[in-house]
Amino acid sequence: MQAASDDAAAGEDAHLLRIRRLGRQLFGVSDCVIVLGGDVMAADAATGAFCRRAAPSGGAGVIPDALRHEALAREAAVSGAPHLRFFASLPVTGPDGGHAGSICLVDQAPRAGFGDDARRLLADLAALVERELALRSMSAVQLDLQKKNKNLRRRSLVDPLLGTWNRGAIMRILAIESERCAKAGVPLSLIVADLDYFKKINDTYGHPVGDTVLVKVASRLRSCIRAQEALGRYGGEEFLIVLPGSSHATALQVAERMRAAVAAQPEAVGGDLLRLTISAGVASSEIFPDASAEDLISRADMALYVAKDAGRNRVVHATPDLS
Ligand SMILES: Nc1nc2c(ncn2[C@@H]2O[C@H](COP(=O)(O)OP(=O)(O)OP(=O)(O)O)[C@@H](O)[C@H]2O)c(=O)[nH]1
Repeated sequence: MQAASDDAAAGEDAHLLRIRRLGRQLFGVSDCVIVLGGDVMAADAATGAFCRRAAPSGGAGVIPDALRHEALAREAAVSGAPHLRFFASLPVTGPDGGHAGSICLVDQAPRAGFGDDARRLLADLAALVERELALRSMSAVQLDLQKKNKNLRRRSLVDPLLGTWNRGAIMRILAIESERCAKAGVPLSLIVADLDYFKKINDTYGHPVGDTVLVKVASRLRSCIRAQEALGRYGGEEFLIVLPGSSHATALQVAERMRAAVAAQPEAVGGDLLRLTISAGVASSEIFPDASAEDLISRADMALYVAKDAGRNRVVHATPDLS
């Protein structure tokens, strides 16, 4: 149980605090207490404990004088400070229709009764608390939905095997970065990289081992780029790397770094040590200032085929005379 004083109400909900203040003023009582599950919002701990015990879970409860009540007269808040005498409460219903708690009025002076008008007024206050609970649960539902949406969105953008951007996402990134770089007057370069002789690996070791190889290659490629650059799976064993703001020369260096990173050490796969290599094609808006993003991919693709033709494990950059 948690009881909070008004002074230490920093953690208390501002809306509920306002309802309590309203209750005190409307009824001229020493405190208006809100009990919600394990939380008690009261001026002091003794008052909070008293309200928790005195409030019935269903229907209204009115105790004109707690000192004359057999059980409640022994309560600490009655026999000692703050010497409560009067008590009235109404249940609060939660957004799910179940009992959520209660709103209580306490005072140090006994009262003869609690008429219909007073009950209606207290019911209005209880309705305000219920509305607050409904709003809270709505925002909890919204937060939950947002989280699920985010997860769904992530899943729709990321390749489930490699954890890189999938084809749709990397193409969107390319379109956005291409526009941004054109506006900023900086170059955009890209690399298309493809694993060499991958079919042979699949045929020799099986598809699951092929998958493992792809994961390892993706991780080596990722280690070569910076945060503002993007790595996506463009096809089966083909990757597209988008380098916003990078010059043609820088893109060539990155591609060469990637090639070297994959070829550097053989990978232990299926009981064998496999030498993996990639071939890569590089294209830059610096060389093709009027090319669209798709044109740049075609240029890089062309360069990639030249690299494959020339024996693989190499980087070729696209130039206007390359065909
Ligand atoms: N294990 C695995 N294999 C894949 C995946 N996607 C594509 N492949 C395989 O990748 C292989 C690509 O074969 P090819 O296009 O001939 O390319 P390659 O054997 O690497 O030859 P080069 O690119 O010319 O060096 C095919 O056997 C595809 O089935 C995947 O997600 N997992």
